[in-house]
Amino acid sequence: MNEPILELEGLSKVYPGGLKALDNVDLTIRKGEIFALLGPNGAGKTTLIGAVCGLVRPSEGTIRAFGHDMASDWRKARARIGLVPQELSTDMFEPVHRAVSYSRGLFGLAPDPARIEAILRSLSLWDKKDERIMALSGGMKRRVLIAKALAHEPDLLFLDEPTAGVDVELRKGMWAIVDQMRDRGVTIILTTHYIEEAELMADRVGIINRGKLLMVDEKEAMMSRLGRTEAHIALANPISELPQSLSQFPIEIEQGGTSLCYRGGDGTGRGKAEVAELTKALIAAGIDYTGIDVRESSLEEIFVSLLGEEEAA
Ligand SMILES: Nc1ncnc2c1ncn2[C@@H]1O[C@H](COP(=O)(O)OP(=O)(O)OP(=O)(O)O)[C@@H](O)[C@H]1O
Repeated sequence: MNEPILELEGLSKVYPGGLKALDNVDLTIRKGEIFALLGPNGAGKTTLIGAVCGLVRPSEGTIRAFGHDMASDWRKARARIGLVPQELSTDMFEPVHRAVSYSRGLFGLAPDPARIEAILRSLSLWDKKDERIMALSGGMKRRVLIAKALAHEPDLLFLDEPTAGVDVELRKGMWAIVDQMRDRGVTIILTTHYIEEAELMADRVGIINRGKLLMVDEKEAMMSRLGRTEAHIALANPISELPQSLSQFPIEIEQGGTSLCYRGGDGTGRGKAEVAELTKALIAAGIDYTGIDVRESSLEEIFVSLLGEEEAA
């Protein structure tokens, strides 16, 4: 297993006014992984990023990045962390090229025109290098933010909702950029509202709500642990009751006996395998079928049900 490059322990943040935006968060991120932090609006995602990037002062807990304690020794670690914030707040009057080059200097790195050119080209911004940022489209502004974050060659990159409000084309472009960075060995933490994005990109997923990290797991493990399988089996001939030999399966007759519905696999990840066993048992019981439609719950459904459970608790 790769070495940890970011370790949060007991991290809490109470904003003036009393709002607890982070509540005792423990999290370890390892080199090279892509971690998605999923949570609804106001869950604490941006606060967590801000704390690691030195923009938000934690109320309690410790942050170690690349072995440096962020409270006492943040400069060394900060130089290796890139942040793509949700919105562009400065530099609006600057030309693209200068803003991106300046970002490098901010972290004390020597100018490297070839690298800046490569970054701008990879983000299709080279043609726009002399334009003022304010004159660019929303999608291009977002790419400028990425270019700025990449300019100082970070080993750990935060992407705070990289694709919120961007069109499908640009979203795909963004995923391609994340892939390229993954190939270069950059560790990435992204926050997102788009669960499909986490499902597509991340190795591990953390679910955060009201400042609490409710669950962290490998994406696959989370889906099989919390997911469920639903299968609809269209029968060749209607039936009115189930034979005893099928009693161990979580199935029900539906649509006037013309179809069977299987709902199971909760917490076992064995849903699909059980559906396969069911089909054999159907044949053995002399029940013929004409089609099977199997679906597994998405991360989205898992997320909604987890947050629902928390509300009810
Ligand atoms: N500077 C601040 N002062 C007071 N409260 C704040 C401050 N910044 C954030 N908050 C509050 O802290 C909570 C967490 O906010 P945060 O921005 O971290 O959430 P988020 O998960 O990033 O949300 P979003 O997805 O909407 O960006 C929210 O209730 C927010 O209103």
